[in-house]
Amino acid sequence: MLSVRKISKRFNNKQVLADVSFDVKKGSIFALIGPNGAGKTTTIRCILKAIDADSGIVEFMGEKINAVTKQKIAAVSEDRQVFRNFTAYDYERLYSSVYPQWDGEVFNRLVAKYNFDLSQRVETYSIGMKTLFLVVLAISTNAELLILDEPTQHLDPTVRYEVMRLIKEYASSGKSCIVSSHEMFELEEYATEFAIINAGKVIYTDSIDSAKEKHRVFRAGESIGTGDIIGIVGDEILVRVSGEVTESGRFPKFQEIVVGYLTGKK
Ligand SMILES: Nc1ncnc2c1ncn2[C@@H]1O[C@H](COP(=O)(O)OP(=O)(O)OP(=O)(O)O)[C@@H](O)[C@H]1O
Repeated sequence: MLSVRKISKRFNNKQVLADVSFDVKKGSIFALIGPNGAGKTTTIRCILKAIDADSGIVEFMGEKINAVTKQKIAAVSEDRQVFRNFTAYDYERLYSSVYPQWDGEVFNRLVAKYNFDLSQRVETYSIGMKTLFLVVLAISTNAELLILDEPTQHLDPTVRYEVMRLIKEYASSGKSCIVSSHEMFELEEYATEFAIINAGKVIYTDSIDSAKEKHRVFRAGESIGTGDIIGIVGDEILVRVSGEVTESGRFPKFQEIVVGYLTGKK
């Protein structure tokens, strides 16, 4: 569905992305995970062509991103910027005219469910309601791909839960979603695939299930057999097993895989 191949970007001579590559499959919820400043937002901006990568290729449904393919992608930016003075109703009119696949029924159902006041200016919504509204707008576009940059940041648990539920529901209908986030516990709940980005590089990408199969956590002093030491997780070590699957060690949790890669060799 989306193929990102060797995207690189420099800002003021600083290499911010270096050969970033990953694939997002149809129906998957793909998590872009990494610490502050890792390059997640820059990657998203390159995919959306909000900025031009210095090199590399992004293909969406077999084509380069252009005005037509962009109508099949909906995004919510990290800063949740909205037009000043635009009411929720103005947004509905804007999105329904820009996105040919706009689904008014879904929009109306979700507006009723969350009790949005369509006559209110969206900038005056609370951060939680604003985020939920922007996610509802994105979902109502019926786009093939949703890109959500830190969608649950600053949200209380109830709104977080609703945003996660909407994302899961969306992907279950065969659409795809890219979510950038630091929230590893949350991601384990709903993401299916992921890429860990650190200092502008993808250091590991896989499906969550396959990553768990390929790794084990060992206590200090335990024999790790054949395998590569990836990094330290608390008092234990994350190992990528190779050859025959070892009987020792335990299966890692998703967050242990992420922490292991982020603390390990770069
Ligand atoms: N327009 C710009 N000009 C100069 N540097 C930039 C610009 N945009 C991003 N950067 C730098 O690129 C690096 C990656 O930033 P980016 O916002 O992509 O990271 P991130 O992983 O999304 O971080 P966070 O989790 O904090 O949002 C940072 O060092 C940032 O300062």
